[in-house]
Amino acid sequence: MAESAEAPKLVYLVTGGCGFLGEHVVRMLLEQEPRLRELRVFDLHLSSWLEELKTGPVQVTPIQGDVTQAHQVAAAVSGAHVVIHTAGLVDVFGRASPETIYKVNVQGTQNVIEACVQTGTRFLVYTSSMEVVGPNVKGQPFYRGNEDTPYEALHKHPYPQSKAQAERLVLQANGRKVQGGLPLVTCALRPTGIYGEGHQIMRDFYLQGLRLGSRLFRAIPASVEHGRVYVGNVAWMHVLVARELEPRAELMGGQVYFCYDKSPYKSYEDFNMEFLGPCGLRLVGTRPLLPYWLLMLLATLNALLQWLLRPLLLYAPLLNPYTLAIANTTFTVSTNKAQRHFGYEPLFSWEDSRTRTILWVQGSTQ
Ligand SMILES: NC(=O)c1ccc[n+]([C@@H]2O[C@H](COP(=O)([O-])OP(=O)(O)OC[C@H]3O[C@@H](n4cnc5c(N)ncnc54)[C@H](O)[C@@H]3O)[C@@H](O)[C@H]2O)c1
Ligand SMILES: C[C@@H](CO)CCC[C@@H](C)[C@H]1CC[C@H]2[C@@H]3[C@H](O)C=C4C[C@@H](O)CC[C@]4(C)[C@H]3CC[C@]12C
Repeated sequence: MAESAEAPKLVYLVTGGCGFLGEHVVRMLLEQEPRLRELRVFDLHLSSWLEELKTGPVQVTPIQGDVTQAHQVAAAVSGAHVVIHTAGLVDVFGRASPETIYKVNVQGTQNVIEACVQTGTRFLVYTSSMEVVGPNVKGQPFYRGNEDTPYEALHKHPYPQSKAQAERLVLQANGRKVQGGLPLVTCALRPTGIYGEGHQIMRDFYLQGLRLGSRLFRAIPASVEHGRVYVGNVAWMHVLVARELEPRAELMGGQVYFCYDKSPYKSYEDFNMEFLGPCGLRLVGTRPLLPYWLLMLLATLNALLQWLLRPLLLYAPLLNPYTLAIANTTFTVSTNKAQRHFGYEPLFSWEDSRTRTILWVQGSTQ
């Protein structure tokens, strides 16, 4: 990947490139990576917006495929210089079985690693998650911690378990010899809760607020901090890591980086109100309207209903014991590791991130 003034020659592959984060990574690469010749976008479901990207100077190649199918992954990876693996099953609501979550997140990641090794691709960037660390099952707070902060990463839920296992696989693969004899260089990015254009849960809260007479009711104490990061900055971190992995392989190989920016530290609900407020909603209550034990009872009832109804229909509300526990446990990061290791500075200020998100929420329901 040596720097050159010649014609662009790099081939990148983005798995999950049609997802919420994946779309931003794809667009950011096209804007910010001048050395790109071809961009392969691999996803289970290809989006129609890919068509509009085909007219630009970079060859955009949509590949409909499944990361659980090793041969499909190997075919997509073959000849790529860099793989950005964002594909994953993001499910904390009980929509998919634990087996399916494991298959996509863990087996899918193993397939990506093996494909790199077999085909000689040397640089792999993995989208991990804050959830590989916490909140843990003990509900211990992680207050403005960094990549080296001691914390017991104990999980029972299949999503964080699968992300943690996949991250381990990626980091252990650093240094493995790929086809041709050179070492694989890997690293993992751990976003906190991502927000921005395309964030469906934000949209769901907006629609719920509209249905409730332009109100939402506070359920989480304002003092519980929940880490959030703007999708454009997460995408920018992926682009920078992909670019710097070769020249800084010694330093960055096998490393993890939290994704961060200047988004303020707030509770999950107060943070959402930064966008939903200007869209006309208000958050009722300075304290949770229902006590925690009652919310936990409702969340447990939801889980029970989900189980009972499963043979008939999929009942997967936002509130369940796991999501309540995450929202109720402080988890925020404060670090500059990405800045020290590869010169990351957020591309979007908090004001920009906020404005872009508000405009998206306003436009998303019309
Ligand atoms: N959304 C967040 O707040 C957040 C926070 C931290 C980490 N992450 C991680 O970021 C990544 C992207 O998350 P997202 O929020 O954009 O989710 P998303 O569901 O919007 O995107 C995931 C994409 O992966 C694709 N995909 C799923 N299964 C696949 C398979 N078997 N084969 C190929 N493609 C498949 C989906 O079609 C989708 O386009 C995930 O790995 C997730 O764990 C997300
Ligand atoms: C109790 C409700 C009252 O309003 C609020 C429930 C909110 C939850 C649905 C969300 C609270 C925290 C979110 C998660 C967090 O931001 C980090 C995540 C990591 C990422 O890898 C996947 C998404 C998520 C698990 C995210 C999902 C939604 C929440 C649980």
